[in-house]
Amino acid sequence: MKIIAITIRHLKMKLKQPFTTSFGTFVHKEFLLLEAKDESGIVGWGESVAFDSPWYNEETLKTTWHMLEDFLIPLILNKQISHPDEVSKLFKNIRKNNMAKSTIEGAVWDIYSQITNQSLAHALGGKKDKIEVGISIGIQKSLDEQMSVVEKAIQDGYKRIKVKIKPGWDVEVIRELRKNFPETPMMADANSAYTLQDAELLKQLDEFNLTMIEQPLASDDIIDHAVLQKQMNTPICLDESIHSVEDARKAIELGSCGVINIKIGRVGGITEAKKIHDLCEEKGIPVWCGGMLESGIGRAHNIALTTLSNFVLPGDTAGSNHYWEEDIILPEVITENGYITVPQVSGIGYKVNLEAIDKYTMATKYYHS
Ligand SMILES: O=C(O)CCC(=O)C1=CC=C[C@@H](O)[C@@H]1C(=O)O
Ligand SMILES: [Mg+2]
Repeated sequence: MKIIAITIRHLKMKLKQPFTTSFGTFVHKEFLLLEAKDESGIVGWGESVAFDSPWYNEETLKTTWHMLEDFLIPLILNKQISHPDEVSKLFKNIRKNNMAKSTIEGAVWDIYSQITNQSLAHALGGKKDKIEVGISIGIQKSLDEQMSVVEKAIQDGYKRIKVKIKPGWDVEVIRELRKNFPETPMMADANSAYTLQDAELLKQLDEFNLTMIEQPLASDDIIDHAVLQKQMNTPICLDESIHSVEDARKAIELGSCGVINIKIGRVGGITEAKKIHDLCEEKGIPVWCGGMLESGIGRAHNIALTTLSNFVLPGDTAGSNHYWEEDIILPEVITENGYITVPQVSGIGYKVNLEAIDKYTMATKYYHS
């Protein structure tokens, strides 16, 4: 295949409810969509998961657009590509900027699976026809509200509940949740809000039989996490700290985690995500697919990735109606009793709803050779 044209769109969609983490609150999601066309007219879609502010990591919507326009698009336009694994090779001289890279790579995987007439899940080697779904619940205004939002999610059938914690909103909240929902698989995500000095406090979480605690310490750390993991029974799950299969190898060797959350954008694309998956499988480290409040396009890629065998824990891949009044794919992603049925049609498995996309688009730019 040869990519001959790329369109970038900047979208802004209102979340159904604000999402609060230890680093801030999202009311809207602003993001880039990338539409790539090959020489035979086949179109593939990718979504940039970078936020409009550098809260979660250093990339933003504007830095990803700059990287795409000035570096990555020129490297890919008109290049002969026989397999999407080659995209990361084309980008090898560009350091980091993983979310920008994965935006194009996702579209190439979509085109590749259409050309080879298979679903993206099948093209990746995935075998599941349905996947287990968890939900990530933001910090609420009061303990009562937190309890009722979690209760509703349990009633909706989600297979695991993840709640966000931060200093001042941690042990007592989890204690209360456990008291009310003793059997529910539950985990806490700190988004790097603590340091090793908080070890005594974090160790109190061992009491509550959490499936894991996600990214308690600094976003660039694997050393202190190894120290903390030795003191805690609850498995630590790394999110922000893992950008590549090399990071994963080092973290596993150090004993920094018992679980890894794989996010396609954070690791630079599906090819790298698969490598991390394979390494973790070999080392006996379970993985799950993280979410970045994606629209249906990014979510479709996440669903396909989750069909790989070592995604043994439910991911943050809740259905469209959890996030949006109206998603930009057809049909929307539906979660039923905690499962999503994996689409079998070729490509990402969902039709892109151009009418909806137009409604949310704030800017568009077209690139061709
Ligand atoms: O439902 C989702 O898409 C997952 C939401 C979620 O937990 C996250 C989204 C964005 C940034 C982070 O706060 C975060 C995470 O750390 O996993
Ligand atoms: Mg996280």
